[in-house]
Amino acid sequence: MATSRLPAVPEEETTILMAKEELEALRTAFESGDIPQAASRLRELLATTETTRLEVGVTGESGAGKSSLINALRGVGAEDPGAALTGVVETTMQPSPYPHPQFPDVTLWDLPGAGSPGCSADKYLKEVDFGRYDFFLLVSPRRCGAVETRLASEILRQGKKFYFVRTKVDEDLAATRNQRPSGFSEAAVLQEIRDHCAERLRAAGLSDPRIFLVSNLSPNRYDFPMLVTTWEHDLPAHRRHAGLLSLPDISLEALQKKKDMLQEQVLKTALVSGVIQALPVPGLAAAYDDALLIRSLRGYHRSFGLDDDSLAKLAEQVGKQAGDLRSVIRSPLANEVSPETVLRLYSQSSDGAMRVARAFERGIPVFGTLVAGGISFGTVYTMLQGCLNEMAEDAQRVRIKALEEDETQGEVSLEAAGDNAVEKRSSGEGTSEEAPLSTRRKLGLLLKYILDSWKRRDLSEDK
Ligand SMILES: Nc1nc2c(ncn2[C@@H]2O[C@H](COP(=O)(O)OP(=O)(O)OP(=O)(O)O)[C@@H](O)[C@H]2O)c(=O)[nH]1
Repeated sequence: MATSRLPAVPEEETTILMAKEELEALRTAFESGDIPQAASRLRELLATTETTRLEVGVTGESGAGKSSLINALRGVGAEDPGAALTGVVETTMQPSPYPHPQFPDVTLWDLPGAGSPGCSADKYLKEVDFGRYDFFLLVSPRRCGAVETRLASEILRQGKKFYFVRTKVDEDLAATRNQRPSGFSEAAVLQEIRDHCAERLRAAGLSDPRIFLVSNLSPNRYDFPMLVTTWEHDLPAHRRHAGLLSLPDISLEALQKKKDMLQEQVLKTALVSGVIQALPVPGLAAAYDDALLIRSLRGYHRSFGLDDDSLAKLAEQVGKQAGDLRSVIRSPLANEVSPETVLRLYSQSSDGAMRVARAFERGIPVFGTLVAGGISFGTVYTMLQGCLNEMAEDAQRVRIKALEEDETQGEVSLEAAGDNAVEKRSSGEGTSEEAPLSTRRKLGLLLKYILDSWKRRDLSEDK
């Protein structure tokens, strides 16, 4: 095994990527020369970020739009497999968990409707085991009434937080426009709703209520994007980590944040690799780091939606072939994350290319081979960092590719297969703001939003 020096981590980088306490704990472990302790501390850190659970209770009256909100937050349509059941009659009878399809440690709990006749508030709170959730989305479709204020008080009593999500604002706007067409102002109606909710929540004891006015049918409009970013911003660091992974990439900012967060993981993984090399335990490096590297890379892959399942789903939603989307992927690792690909990548870039390649032919485990070739913390860091950058760029290309057809063929391509005759074409007749949208149309709008963000960013970078 190659002798390894303790990894030299640039001060500036660690300060940005790791919490101060984490950094201090690591420093102490390194400086004391207690390598096994440092290794165990690092493994702990890695495990924390990988397994942090986030249990989010989505509560409110029956029919409030809880299931629809969960679907929108997960980026799935009501008819997609695994979607929360939605409907005009009561559909949720038991708390139903909806783990994110790629990050099962984040769970959105669809709770039964509160305030049903014959079910007192106390009985409801007990039945749904209200105390077990970390955070709440309190959903209300009309006004903030007695049920909502009761639930808000209970959450506050538990010292927890919630966001008040006022759903179906599309219906309010449509109704007001019909009733008062001449003096109709969307902004004024939304402000009226917001003020009313704030007043009721303050009366319930909440000094600074966080209120989001949304339509679950238009997740790129009203306060929906802000709900996503505010949630991510407010959660404590480890919760934020889990929460962020679960959110759909509805903007460039979200993609960038995901990349930043994974960068933190890159540093930790590289540190663990570096420390493990220093441990005088034969075989440990090969056994542990093979799995660690491959798992990390597969994690990035899934996070950016580059795995086969995600590509197939996106392709289906935009009416394209998965192969078309895959064709814009350039990173060799984005197509296949296997020990062989990792090793091939290394053998192309490292000094000991021949030695590594020969070891590969003899079937020696990847990391053991690399250690034998004298790789350093820096090599692992640079390699993972490079892969991460490439995958983020691939994710961007895939999304642009998915949208391209929309731009060249017009919105018809998205709407032609749409399932809702109420949708309006983009012929100038209305903007389909308030019309119910098909899954394809929603996705089209979402993709357009992403592309616009990228274009804006490119323009500002060109300046
Ligand atoms: N226009 C409009 N309709 C919505 C919105 N959110 C939900 N709906 C519709 O409202 C109905 C009830 O929505 P659900 O999501 O099933 O409501 P829920 O709170 O989960 O209901 P239960 O599970 O029965 O407690 C469905 O027909 C949805 O399509 C919205 O923001 N705007």
